[in-house]
Amino acid sequence: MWTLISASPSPYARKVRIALAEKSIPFTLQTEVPWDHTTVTPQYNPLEKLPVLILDDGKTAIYESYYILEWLEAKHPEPALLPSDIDDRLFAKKVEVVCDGMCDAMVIAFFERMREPEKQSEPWKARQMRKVEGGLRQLATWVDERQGQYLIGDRLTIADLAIAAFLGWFAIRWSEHQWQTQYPALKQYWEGLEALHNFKETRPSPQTMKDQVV
Ligand SMILES: N[C@@H](CCC(=O)N[C@@H](CS(=O)(=O)O)C(=O)NCC(=O)O)C(=O)O
Repeated sequence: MWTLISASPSPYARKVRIALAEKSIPFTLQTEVPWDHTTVTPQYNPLEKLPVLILDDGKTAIYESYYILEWLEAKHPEPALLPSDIDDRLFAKKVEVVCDGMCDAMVIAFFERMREPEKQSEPWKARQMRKVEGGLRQLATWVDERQGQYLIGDRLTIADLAIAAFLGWFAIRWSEHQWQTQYPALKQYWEGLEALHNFKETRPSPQTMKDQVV
């Protein structure tokens, strides 16, 4: 059976967990803290990041969430998580680019805030938060243009996985942000996704880091 190395708050890993569940692929969930020296991620991924999908041989590792999803669509195409229309397909990937980029910015800002106050760079933090604010504006615009429950067409795609993964994590990582008031339609769309079974089963939760990271 495959193993997915994941972390309880990881928005990147959540995309893969939902995709595996949607495709009814059984897997063992191995939850780690990738920031602690106890993590096994370096044994499988030279970039030392999770998620990592480890195949039946216990050695072959697929890593980088967008690549894992691409790999899954190629190897296990049904049910498809990408639209058949090429422009919709490319749009779904563009949405994932924005959501993953917002996650990346939040991770950078999160660790910047872990430094002693006098070592924190305000311009650097502001730059990361601008990416999140710009990304939220863009997601809200796209969501306002959708027709139904899903962002693209009438079925779940990786665009929905990526948006819910970012917003679900952002809601716990930065709970005081007022995006749900600022963008009510985005909140309603997100809540509709979070009510789906495989989203309910993969809700993010905080983790405790033991080692100093920065
Ligand atoms: N672009 C990567 C990002 C993955 C990532 O940053 N994972 C974090 C954990 S989490 O932020 O998703 O919880 C990690 O392993 N970080 C360890 C490290 O960067 O050394 C992906 O999409 O898979």
